Amino acid sequence: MAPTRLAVIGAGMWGSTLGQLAAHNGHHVSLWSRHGDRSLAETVADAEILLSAVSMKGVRPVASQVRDLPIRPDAILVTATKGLDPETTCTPSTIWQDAVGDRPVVVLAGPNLSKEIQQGLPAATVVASTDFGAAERVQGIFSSMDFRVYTNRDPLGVELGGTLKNVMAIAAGVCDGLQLGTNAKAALLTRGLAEMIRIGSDWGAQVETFYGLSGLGDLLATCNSPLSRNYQVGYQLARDRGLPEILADLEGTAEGVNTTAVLLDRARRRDISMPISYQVGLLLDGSITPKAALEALMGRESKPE
Ligand SMILES: NC(=O)C1=CN([C@@H]2O[C@H](COP(=O)(O)OP(=O)(O)OC[C@H]3O[C@@H](n4cnc5c(N)ncnc54)[C@H](OP(=O)(O)O)[C@@H]3O)[C@@H](O)[C@H]2O)C=CC1
Ligand SMILES: O=C(CO)COP(=O)(O)O
Repeated sequence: MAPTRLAVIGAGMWGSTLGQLAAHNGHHVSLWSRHGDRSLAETVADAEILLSAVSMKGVRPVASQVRDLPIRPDAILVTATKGLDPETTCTPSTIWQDAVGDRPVVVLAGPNLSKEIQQGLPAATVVASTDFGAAERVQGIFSSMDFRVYTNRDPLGVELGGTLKNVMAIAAGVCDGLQLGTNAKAALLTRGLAEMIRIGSDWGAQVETFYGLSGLGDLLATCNSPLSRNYQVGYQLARDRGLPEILADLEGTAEGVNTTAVLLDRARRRDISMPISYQVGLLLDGSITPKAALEALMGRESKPE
């Protein structure tokens, strides 16, 4: 494959890791951070691929800057952020599509704990777009013997899988922090996936996407790894640490903290039952203890599976 020019927007843990994967495959990678020397305009000017890995709070401000910059008419925008916009509850790809007009937008998501990928451990991911040619181009850029990339035609489903599992990862951390055992964890993840599918299908995503790498795959990785920041938030809440203290010590962003409130807002307006996410919301705003959240979930009215 001919070398491609990539602009990676956001030099945090995930942006740097994705930049390294592409550079390792011989592509020309230019990394932009708001603290760096190179301007965003210079970084994106001749890029064939613009890859955004800024955390959710940066997506709207950065996308609105990119909208006003000259970029190639054939550029492809790749979004790797896992979050929801607090203003509109929309996913990052919606904001990016607005900013780049009719250029293709590709969503990249999967079970991808960056520290494992940095160590050269094998991993797989998904690139999804309604423009399948664009997804295949991005697949070619990132694929290697250590990083297996699948294409998918359901960008919303792929994006929601990666985003909603962060809420479940907080719950999974609580489950492990309280030492509730393997049965409880399996029940939590299974019912958590049902919750993700309930709201995801209402949103317009395809149910089967949630059983793939970006849904179930990322749920398993994030809910079982102390490397996950979202899992760490839940685990430490169960160990009686306060949220501000946990977040102050956390390495990087735990998107699930903000996603939970946005998700619950949408679920309320759409009248969708999200019992696990609801308890995570109460825990995060400090109005319930981890043990009380467990009791509330176990004490719900009996119902068919
Ligand atoms: N780390 C991982 O394993 C994975 C992370 N992700 C997702 O990728 C996204 C980024 O995660 P990660 O790299 O770990 O997080 P980090 O906290 O390490 O990095 C966040 C990045 O966002 C940038 N940023 C935040 N706010 C703004 C803003 N207002 N304007 C410009 N840039 C901003 C930061 O810039 P600055 O450095 O200038 O502050 C930084 O580059 C998240 O949505 C996460 O869920 C997805 C898969 C794996
Ligand atoms: O999304 C991730 C792995 O796929 C990273 O998880 P955390 O953001 O919880 O660290």
